[in-house]
Amino acid sequence: MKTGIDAISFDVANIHLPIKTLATARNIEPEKLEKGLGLIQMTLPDVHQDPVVFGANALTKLILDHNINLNEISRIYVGTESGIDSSKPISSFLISLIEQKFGEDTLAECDVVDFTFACIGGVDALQNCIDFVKLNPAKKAIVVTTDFAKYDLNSTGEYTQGAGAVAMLVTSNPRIIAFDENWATSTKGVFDFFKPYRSISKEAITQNTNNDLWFDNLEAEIEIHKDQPVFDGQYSNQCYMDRTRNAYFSFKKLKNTTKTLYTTWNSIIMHLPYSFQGRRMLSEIYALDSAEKIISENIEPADYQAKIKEVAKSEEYRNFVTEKLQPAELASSLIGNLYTGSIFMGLLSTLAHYYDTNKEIAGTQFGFLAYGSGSKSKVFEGTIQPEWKAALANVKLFENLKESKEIDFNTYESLHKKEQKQSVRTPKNEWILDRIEKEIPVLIGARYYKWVD
Ligand SMILES: CC(C)(COP(=O)([O-])OP(=O)([O-])OC[C@H]1O[C@@H](n2cnc3c(N)ncnc32)[C@H](O)[C@@H]1OP(=O)([O-])[O-])[C@@H](O)C(=O)NCCC(=O)NCCSC(=O)C[C@@](C)(O)CC(=O)[O-]
Repeated sequence: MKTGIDAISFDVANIHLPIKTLATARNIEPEKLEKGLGLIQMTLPDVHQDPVVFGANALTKLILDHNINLNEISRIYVGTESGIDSSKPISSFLISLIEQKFGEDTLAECDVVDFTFACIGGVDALQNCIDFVKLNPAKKAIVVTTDFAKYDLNSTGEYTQGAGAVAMLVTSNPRIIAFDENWATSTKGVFDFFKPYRSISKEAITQNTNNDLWFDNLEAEIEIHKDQPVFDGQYSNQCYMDRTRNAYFSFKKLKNTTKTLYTTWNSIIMHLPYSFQGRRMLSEIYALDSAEKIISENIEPADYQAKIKEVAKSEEYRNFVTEKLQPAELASSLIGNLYTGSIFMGLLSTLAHYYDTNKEIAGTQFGFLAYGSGSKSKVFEGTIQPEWKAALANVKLFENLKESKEIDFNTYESLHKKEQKQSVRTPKNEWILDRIEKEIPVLIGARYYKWVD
């Protein structure tokens, strides 16, 4: 029996800053961001949006577009690293909103939980749901990935920001993609990117007007949690490369094959913290694998680097990128990093590209290289199913992205600093953040949401 993704939907911020505008303001060469990293624009939440809003909107679209009977849903598992509460998961917010719209107790017997492991939490949720459906073929599960990839102003992460969610229905005999048995994992505990609690003095709080700090108590030293990560960009790239390479070669071992897998894959879907990350990182695997070298082989560091550089610049590799990776990059260039949702937005971008260009891909294999900081990679593969086009008919990814509203630099900074009071876009047919109940001593308390027609 096959198991995989039967339906998919998304919700992104729908307001964006052109990368050129940011480059000019920050005195960065626009060509570096556009041609070097593949960025065109970045999205960020409007005043009424947060990760609960994105997740609830993607989930509501999934339910409405595919007439999902909620009584059939046994699990809603959320991948996120943007939790808004240390105890109450985003999935708990989602069930209350869905029941608000579709009827009380419609999800009363549904199991819900959040998975957090940086960007790979959504893949963990998916793998778990696939195993569940394999054991219970009559049951269905939903995976929601939702995040706001927010970085400090003036940091090297600033131009990779993005916000939004992807929701997927996981069933037996799925219409879009069925996953194969083998999943390879590579893990190592590192500090490449993380969001620690930080201490701040009581005096500093009274001076602080930035609402994105979360205050736990008002004793002398206060523990706060910040949305923006602590990270080391180049080291995080190295960790990404090490983990995905190890998982890729473990995957080959699991499959007991010496074939270059990327040639058997019609498309390659990688975690994309920015559009060109996949193509910049995959050249190493490409070089090692095409030279039929195995990872344990001792290669002189000097030769090794030279070989990778040579491959990355070759026409053969450029053609390979255009054919296998570029379709996944298209949406990323227009949205930015979605953390847990990035790899699934890459899948959606590829499917939508082939849908819009009327190319039949049923029966072809897609390879997945997932990464989450901290760090972990998973490599797996799946086969596109005959009904993928019918399942995708309502998604209209690129049409929707064209509707995004451009903002200017001042609006961007004021949204980032949470100084903006009015929404940039008037919400319609969607969930919004209605109010945050502020209590003393908990400065930021319960969050309330409502549906706007
Ligand atoms: C990703 C970095 C490190 C990039 O860092 P950076 O310093 O902005 O860029 P760079 O120097 O690494 O690369 C610039 C590229 O532009 C090229 N370039 C230069 N000038 C020009 C020009 N004029 N015309 C054309 N091209 C130009 C230049 O040649 C180079 O391309 P290359 O040759 O190396 O392929 C930075 O953006 C960053 O710190 N980002 C935040 C962390 C991050 O995204 N890390 C990625 C790996 S970790 C990950 O993916 C997990 C994550 C982040 O999603 C979190 C999670 O798991 O939750």
